[in-house]
Amino acid sequence: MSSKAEAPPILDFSPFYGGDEVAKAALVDQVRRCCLHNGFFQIVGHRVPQSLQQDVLRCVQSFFSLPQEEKDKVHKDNTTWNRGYESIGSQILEAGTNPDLKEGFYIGEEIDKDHPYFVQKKLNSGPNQWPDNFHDADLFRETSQAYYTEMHALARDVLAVIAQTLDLGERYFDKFTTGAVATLRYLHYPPQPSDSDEKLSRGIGAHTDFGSVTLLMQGETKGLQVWEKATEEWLDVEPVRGAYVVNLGNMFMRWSNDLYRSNLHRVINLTGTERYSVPFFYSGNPDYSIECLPNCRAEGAAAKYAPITVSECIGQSYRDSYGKASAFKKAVTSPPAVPVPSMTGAQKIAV
Ligand SMILES: O=C(O)CCC(=O)C(=O)O
Ligand SMILES: [Fe+2]
Repeated sequence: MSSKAEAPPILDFSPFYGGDEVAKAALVDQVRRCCLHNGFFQIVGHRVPQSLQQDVLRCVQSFFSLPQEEKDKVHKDNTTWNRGYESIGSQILEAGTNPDLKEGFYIGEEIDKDHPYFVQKKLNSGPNQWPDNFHDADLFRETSQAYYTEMHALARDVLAVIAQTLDLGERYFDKFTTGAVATLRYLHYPPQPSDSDEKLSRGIGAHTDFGSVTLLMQGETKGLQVWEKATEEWLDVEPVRGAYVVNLGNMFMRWSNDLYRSNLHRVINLTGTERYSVPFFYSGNPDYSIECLPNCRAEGAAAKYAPITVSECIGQSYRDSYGKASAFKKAVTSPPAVPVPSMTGAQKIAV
């Protein structure tokens, strides 16, 4: 038997929706093992229609093919709540590398400016920006919104299984998921030049995600890698049509008192073709207090971390990662005065 580490296993999620208790328990066991190992697994057999997934991927491609000036009209810098387009090089996720070679588009709950979350400046909450000068504009908005709603449902189902891995009831996370904030992100990674510096060029630098769970749909082009600590190697996560790569974020790791893992991953696109992917970051109710979950510490032991709200926990991580890229840009565009920042501490910063 080969000792080579394996990429995150592909689990059949359908028992969650069925009545076979043995199959359900087996799914819970598999998920528990993955959460303890590196917090990564893949699922098929969920309820998101493949036709909707394919429609989304088509929308993503047509959006990124728009002329730069059209994308810039919906730039996320027009908002302070992280909605809209982000240009290539806006983020640095790995210490000491160049800004990430990806462009993105952020979508969230469709809320107006009189919504309490916007008025109270809750985590990434406010109206979306939609491109309008675009023959597919209506289709883009409607498909994105339908998919966003589906992803909320899937995230709740995944959390229901994760609750059971900790011997908690299926509905344990209901308060956390009520009024939850989440972000859908469309990503485009142009092919990296084959002579690009291996040490400096990343589609997305090695990072861990910020929130509770991430549900990632990959297009057809490979490039995602997950760090395997035990063997110190990067494992390729080949795209599987229809599947989601699920991973826990830093907030969940903290919530579980570090019992469950939020693991490093990155993207390097050396395929020579465009890569598209669609992560969905599930943050949770912004006011919910993250305090050590039951069954995550030895009896009598103190929790490692103080309580923190979802909003505080995730908001800070966003500010850090975007702040680093703008510091980098200032440094490289005004060479004599400012040295290139060392980025110390960026390694574990996430999305
Ligand atoms: O594009 C991918 O496959 C991964 C994206 C990712 O890790 C992120 O956006 O946090
Ligand atoms: Fe990520």
